[in-house]
Amino acid sequence: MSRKCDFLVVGGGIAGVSCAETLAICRPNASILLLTESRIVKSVTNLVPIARYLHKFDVREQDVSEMGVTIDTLVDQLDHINSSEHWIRTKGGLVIRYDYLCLCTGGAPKLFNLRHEKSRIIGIRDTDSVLELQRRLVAAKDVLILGNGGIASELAYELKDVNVHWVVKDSHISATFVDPGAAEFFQLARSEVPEKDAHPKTAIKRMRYGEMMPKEQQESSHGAALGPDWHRTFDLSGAARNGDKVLPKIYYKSHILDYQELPERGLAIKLGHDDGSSEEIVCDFIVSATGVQPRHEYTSDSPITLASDGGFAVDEMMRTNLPDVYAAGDVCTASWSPAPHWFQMRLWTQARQMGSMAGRSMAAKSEGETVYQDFCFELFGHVTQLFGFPVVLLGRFNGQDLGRDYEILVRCTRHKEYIKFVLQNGKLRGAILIGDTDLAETCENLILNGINLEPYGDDILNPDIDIEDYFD
Ligand SMILES: Cc1cc2nc3c(=O)[nH]c(=O)nc-3n(C[C@H](O)[C@H](O)[C@H](O)COP(=O)(O)OP(=O)(O)OC[C@H]3O[C@@H](n4cnc5c(N)ncnc54)[C@H](O)[C@@H]3O)c2cc1C
Ligand SMILES: NC(=O)C1=CN([C@@H]2O[C@H](COP(=O)(O)OP(=O)(O)OC[C@H]3O[C@@H](n4cnc5c(N)ncnc54)[C@H](OP(=O)(O)O)[C@@H]3O)[C@@H](O)[C@H]2O)C=CC1
Repeated sequence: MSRKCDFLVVGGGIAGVSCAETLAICRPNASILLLTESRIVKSVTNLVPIARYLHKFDVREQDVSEMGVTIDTLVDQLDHINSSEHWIRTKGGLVIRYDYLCLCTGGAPKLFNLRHEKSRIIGIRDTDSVLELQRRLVAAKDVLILGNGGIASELAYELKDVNVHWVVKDSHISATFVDPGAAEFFQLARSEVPEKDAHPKTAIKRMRYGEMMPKEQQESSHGAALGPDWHRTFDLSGAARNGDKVLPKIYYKSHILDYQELPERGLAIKLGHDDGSSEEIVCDFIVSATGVQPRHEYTSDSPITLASDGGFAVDEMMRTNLPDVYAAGDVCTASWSPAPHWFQMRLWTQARQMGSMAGRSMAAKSEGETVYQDFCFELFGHVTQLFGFPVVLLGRFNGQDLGRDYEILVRCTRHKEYIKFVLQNGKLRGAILIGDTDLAETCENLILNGINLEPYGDDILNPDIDIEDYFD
């Protein structure tokens, strides 16, 4: 059995749906087929600009049948690609001929394990994995979270009625997103209840590179899924019935040395600490929030070039090395020389941008036109929530790849805001904005225009000076 389409998009996550929707706009009379293994597809809703290039949005899960008339859909799994003859075969045995193909098959949790029994280690990726987490929490009293990124930070904040043991390699929490100062801000906000009508002091501090990162931290670089608010739709309570919220016990600069099954009780876990000491804890199970790896469980007639992280290498037009085969989202790896203020992070934000770029690129190619890379790839921008605070990350917000010759300027008001500017040769290279700072658009402009801020000194973050007026 076979069928033909002009554009075939594989994957019903944000990247695939954004790609298909962009194609439907650019080529309304073309035949567009979205092939996805799961009936649930994800699309972007309530897209709200919060600066010139920065958006906040919600993600809607819907049944594939609700995708609208301009996009055909098929629930099946991609099994094999014949790129030279332009057809694919699904696991269900269907052959689909295409003119242009975009692979948006996402990622899978990169699970920690010591080649032991894995039954008590879970990863979080999609709704099924959260339901599995929920199921295990019902009878759990102690959970170990391994990892120090987005998922670990969200779980450490959301899990309740269970003792959370949070094991991180770093010397501060949420290291993939924030620096030690912001981590401290989050922890104070969680451990202290601000006194009624308190007026916490605002502090401004400038530090050179060496002052702000603990020595051992300096070298390490950081770098159909769920996404914002995934944890709000599920009851993530354990069986400990602690009543009030117990803060996670955090094990800094630590790692799992070994673990073994305890009949009836779970796991005896041996933790190693960077200072050479070790300790043992007992937990019901481990959540391995240890990153994501590109997912492509299908074959092709010619090899698709992979980047070092296992993602499909794509150029700035989202093309792979195979003719008329594109890729977008977590499954791909940006392999063009990036703009100075942009780098890849596997986020919804970038899955949407890449999916839309691939759609525009395929549509243009099909009509012999030329398009240029979207401006969003000029500047890294991400809007999220961490520990109950709105967070905006811009440019090289943690000094990524800036070597050592940069300094930071921080303005902090407890329980209210934490603003960090990353400055190199007097120019703004990145920013972390926690709280309702209204500085996102100003920071975008400062980063992109490369204005020399030295003449303004620390006044640039003086709360009594509205810097938006300075630079409007
Ligand atoms: C728990 C969690 C929380 C997150 N929170 C945030 C957040 O707050 N903000 C943020 O920006 N990002 C967040 N992310 C990251 C974000 O979810 C991903 O970066 C983004 O969803 C990737 O989108 P994608 O379309 O590339 O991949 P996916 O969403 O993984 O979609 C891939 C799709 O391809 C389908 N598929 C796979 N293989 C095949 C095949 N062989 N045949 C057919 N179909 C196939 C899958 O079923 C799925 O529908 C989170 C991720 C996780 C796991
Ligand atoms: N609010 C948001 O924007 C959210 C975004 N996400 C995104 O979803 C994806 C998946 O999230 P997540 O799994 O948290 O991935 P992240 O990349 O955010 O974090 C992975 C963490 O695990 C650490 N790690 C990796 N391997 C090990 C190991 N063997 N032992 C101990 N620690 C390890 C990493 O350290 P190191 O970096 O040093 O390797 C890092 O701290 C990411 O792209 C993330 O950005 C997820 C949740 C929320």
